[in-house]
Amino acid sequence: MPKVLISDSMSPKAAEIFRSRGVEVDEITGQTPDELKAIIGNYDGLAIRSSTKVTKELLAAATNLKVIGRAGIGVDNIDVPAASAKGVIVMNTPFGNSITTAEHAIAMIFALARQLPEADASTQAGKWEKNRFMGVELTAKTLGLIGAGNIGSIVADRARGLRMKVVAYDPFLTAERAIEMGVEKVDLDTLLARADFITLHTPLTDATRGILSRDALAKTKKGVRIVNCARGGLIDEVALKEALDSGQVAGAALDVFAQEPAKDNPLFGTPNLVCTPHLGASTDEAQVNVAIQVAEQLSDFLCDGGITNALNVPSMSAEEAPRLKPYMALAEKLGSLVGQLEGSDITSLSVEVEGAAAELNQKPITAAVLAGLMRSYSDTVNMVNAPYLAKERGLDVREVRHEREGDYHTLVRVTATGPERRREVAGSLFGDAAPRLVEIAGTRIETDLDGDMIYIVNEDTPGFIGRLGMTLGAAGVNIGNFHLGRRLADKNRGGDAVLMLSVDAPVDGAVLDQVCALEGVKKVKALRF
Ligand SMILES: NC(=O)C1=CN([C@@H]2O[C@H](COP(=O)(O)OP(=O)(O)OC[C@H]3O[C@@H](n4cnc5c(N)ncnc54)[C@H](O)[C@@H]3O)[C@@H](O)[C@H]2O)C=CC1
Ligand SMILES: O=C(O)C(=O)COP(=O)(O)O
Repeated sequence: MPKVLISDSMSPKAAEIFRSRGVEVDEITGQTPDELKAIIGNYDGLAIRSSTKVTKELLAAATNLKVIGRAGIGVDNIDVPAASAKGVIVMNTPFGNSITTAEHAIAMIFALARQLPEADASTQAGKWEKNRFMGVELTAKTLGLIGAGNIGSIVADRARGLRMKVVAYDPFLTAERAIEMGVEKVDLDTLLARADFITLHTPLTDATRGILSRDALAKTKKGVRIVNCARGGLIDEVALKEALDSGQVAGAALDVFAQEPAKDNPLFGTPNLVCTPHLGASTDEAQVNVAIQVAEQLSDFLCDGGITNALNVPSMSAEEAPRLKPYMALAEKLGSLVGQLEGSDITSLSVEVEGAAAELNQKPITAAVLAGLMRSYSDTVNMVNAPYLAKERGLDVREVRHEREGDYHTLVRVTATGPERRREVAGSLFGDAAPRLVEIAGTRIETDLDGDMIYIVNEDTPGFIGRLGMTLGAAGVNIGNFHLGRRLADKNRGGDAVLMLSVDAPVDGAVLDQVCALEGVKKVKALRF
């Protein structure tokens, strides 16, 4: 039974779903990094929010971990490259809390416009300072949206409902999408110069870190109000404090901070500052949404192999997974065969799918070929880290899809090219389920790739099979299955033949040398699947 750890506070719905899907679940929150490191090795899955930091060190201790599910959107608390390198899938729930977070941003805009927190504190202190709290109207003001993705576009929609004009800076926003959203696409400097309110909705990346830098703040319209419900690192906090003190920025509302939990932030105590403790996603509705989604996604993967909303591996729905599963087994065996025959001496790889296979999502098939290929020289590779490791090694990977059927109703062909040689193998599924090799070294052959095998290329001359049988028999090697084919180019007469033998146990090097010494043998290789 797969085992999942929930290490951040999460709606009880998550644990309910895990249990109903047959996944064992522990909920242990508030642990130190060392405490978490001590137990993480027991789990196949980890469900988190933003508090748990999934570092390289934690991943090193996560010896059984296969999947991390982020019940929320931002994954900047997860070392995704390290997870990928380790073959751990990272998933998030990209839509479950977006409305809630957008509403928090709108609430922050109102809080700034009418100084609600300060007015509340003053009123409850019995001061009745009616003249102190003069606000600004939102109607006809310009809202500058930095980041126009899921949350940004909801904020834009709500702001337009409030009759604000919305200008957006997002390098990935197309002109068509901007029109659809009813926003004006502008560059960052134009946004800074024109916005009465600025709201941030980008992920924290190297490109967005410090996007509201000292320089950027200096370019804003005097009296601008700034809202950040995205990530703390997007604003230079020291520069923001100075801008608030000087009046360049009339108010700032922050839900997120460079250092969290934020207990001692340089901004605290500054007038016209509204702060919330990373509450953007904290509504009953959003927390139920993300808990259900993360538990279903992790269960789908751990129980059925379905992959949804993964950031480091191609997605594969729980419905697709059963159809893809035998193809992935075939792909992995073909990759393994090529890897065992050619070693790491491969510079480019092409994965072709033909017939029924061409109707499927090809990415997982390619990832499985890569995993099989690299497993012949790395123990820790799987279909998550294989594409990543292939890229790191500079392996050029090509995917080709042929919709027409060839001789087989479904076919996966793998061609690996190295500096000296080209290796092509193809496989099909018998009965849509059983992986079979159907072509190797230009030779039609039909065999399972299973257990211990010997691959032999020899000159096709009379008496060879007898001599081979004698040699193996004398060495006590029992042949389970024997598959023989002749090169397609030499179909009718002598030339090269290919033999694939299944044997009951691994064959030692001395026996392989004897086979190699037989007359006419050109290549011998022990294989294991
Ligand atoms: N305060 C909270 O509790 C919550 C915070 N968030 C934060 O909000 C962020 C945004 O979430 P979504 O809208 O769902 O993400 P999204 O991926 O749908 O949208 C992000 C947008 O940022 C844009 N972008 C990327 N690089 C940019 C750059 N250099 N300059 C300008 N725009 C850039 C992208 O093109 C994309 O349109 C998340 O990454 C997360 O950090 C999300 C949920 C809750
Ligand atoms: O979804 C996100 O990106 C958030 O920032 C929400 O964080 P949380 O799950 O509330 O700790």
